[in-house]
Amino acid sequence: MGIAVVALLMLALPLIASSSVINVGVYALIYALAALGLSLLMGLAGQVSLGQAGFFAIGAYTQAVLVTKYEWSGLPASVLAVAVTMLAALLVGLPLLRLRGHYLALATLGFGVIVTVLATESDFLGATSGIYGITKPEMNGRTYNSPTEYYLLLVPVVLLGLWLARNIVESRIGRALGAVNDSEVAAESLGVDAFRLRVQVFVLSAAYASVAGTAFAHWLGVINPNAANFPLSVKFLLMAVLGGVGSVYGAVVGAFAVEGLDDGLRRLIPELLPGAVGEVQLIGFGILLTTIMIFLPGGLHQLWTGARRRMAGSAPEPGDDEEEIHLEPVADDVPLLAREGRPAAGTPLLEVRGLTKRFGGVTAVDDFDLTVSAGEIVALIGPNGAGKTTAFNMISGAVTPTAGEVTMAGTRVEGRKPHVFARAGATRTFQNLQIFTSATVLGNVMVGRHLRSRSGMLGAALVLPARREERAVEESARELLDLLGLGEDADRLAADLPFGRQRLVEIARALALDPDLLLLDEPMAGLSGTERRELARLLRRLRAGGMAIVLVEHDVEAVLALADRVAVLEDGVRIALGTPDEVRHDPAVVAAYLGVEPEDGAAAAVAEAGAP
Ligand SMILES: Nc1ncnc2c1ncn2[C@@H]1O[C@H](COP(=O)(O)OP(=O)(O)OP(=O)(O)O)[C@@H](O)[C@H]1O
Repeated sequence: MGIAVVALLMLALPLIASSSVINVGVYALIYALAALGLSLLMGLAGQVSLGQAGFFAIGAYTQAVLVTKYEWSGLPASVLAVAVTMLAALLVGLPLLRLRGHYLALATLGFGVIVTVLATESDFLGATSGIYGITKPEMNGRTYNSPTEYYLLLVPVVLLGLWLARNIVESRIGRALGAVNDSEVAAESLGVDAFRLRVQVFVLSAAYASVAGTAFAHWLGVINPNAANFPLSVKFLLMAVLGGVGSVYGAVVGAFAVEGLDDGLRRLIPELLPGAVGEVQLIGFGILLTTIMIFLPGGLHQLWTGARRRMAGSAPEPGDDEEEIHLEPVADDVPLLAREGRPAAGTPLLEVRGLTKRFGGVTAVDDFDLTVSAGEIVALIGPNGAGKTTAFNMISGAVTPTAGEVTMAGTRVEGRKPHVFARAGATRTFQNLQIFTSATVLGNVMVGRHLRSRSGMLGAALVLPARREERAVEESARELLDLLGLGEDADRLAADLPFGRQRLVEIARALALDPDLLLLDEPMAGLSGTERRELARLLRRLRAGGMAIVLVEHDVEAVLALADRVAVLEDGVRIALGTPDEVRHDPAVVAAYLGVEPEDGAAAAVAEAGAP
């Protein structure tokens, strides 16, 4: 629908505009492709590049060389040009994408400078004069000479680019990247390999820039080092930001707006400031970019979505926030999420040996051992600062241990990324909630199905098998939400939910992975008494289904009633491990709890529970 409207608008321009305006339209279409790539990179992968013109130039130069020096025809040359640029992006992206934020922006700026210098210094590439004589494309005996013809040739290319980009944004890959932007550690814990996806988007973004570069070379007939320079990268950035980062249509609108403005400024500046040169225009762009970032950070897309929301009236009817969540009244021992292939109860799944973490002088976890088997609930308790969360972080791959080993279902996972832990069949929730705030409740849970679905970047772009898979993913996510009493909230923004419900969304999201081992960091915090009891029942049912669960919890009473075994940490050291009964009567444990503030609820619970 959106693409059809854009197509109509684009095709209307040649009917109503003069040749000089259509000429501006040609540049807008060419640059729209590069801006679209950048918008994907910024919106999906959350990375800013100041070197997009570098890839634009690699595409343009490769095309120019193939066409003028080797007499290739336009189409095969552009296929090779795009392939060369993607390879260059891969080689550049692998080291650069280990950097983040400002550092990455600076590194890509450096990349653009390197391309400019290489082009300037290379005699093969015509040094400062560049490569001349790139002819206009010819197809079926027709030469695309006039602005209108070239414009009409570019329209389907840009529409195709838009369609592919939109498919990716709405796909499993787009969803995973959105999740990485919201919380990388949570997305990784659900099996999303953030680095790999970032590299893929970086390469894709460069591919868009190189298509733009090839079209530019043919239109201008000459390509020189200016094609890689910084002002052009800024222009692409401005187009993406003005349109609204991450909005595929926004990049095209932004390209038309900036090119129109550019043309206007070019005419206006000499009249206002006689003798002024291009730098004044760059200053104008700089001021515009800053103004947009301050007053309209979401770009034109923000205006559009705001207007649409106002037209549509109120948001979807939310569930009653005050109402407690009630789960299906099913007995504790009715298995939940049991499936074939789950390790038999009692099979050791998680083996932790000698796990140690030192933060400077503080030993947060000291020589910690634990074995967890399928079909059991193990609780990890201890006073504040005992090292429970640090142990979780090391086990799940979020923090690299100073020493020790973690093996999950036969795979060594310590010091590797959380997605490795997830691939081994285990995931976790977080003490400090890591909800994907830009996604709906349903969207959050669908990310949990990442490893249970397959479509990659190409499949997503071409929509081929992806649609059916997406429907299945949505269905299973909705089933899980119903199971946790969150069905009514499915289409609400997860960030709008009250705290306790967000906790349940995290649990639903983790369960969507269908893990063999689930680590829950304070799952009861923020829940009402009834909700706690119902969650405990849910965990028992998961255990009956064969899942292993490790939970950190301050509600000691609830833990002692729920867990099969309890490990107690104090100052990073495991001071006890045994059944709730054994731990309850362990003098070291009682002392550890009574050693803290007397009003501490946990201490009182153990003391009370341990009292003869
Ligand atoms: N990134 C860090 N840098 C320095 N010290 C840290 C870091 N993370 C944790 N610590 C320290 O390690 C110790 C254990 O902290 P941790 O958060 O693992 O305890 P906890 O048992 O989960 O506590 P709580 O129950 O309060 O969440 C504390 O002394 C804490 O200050």
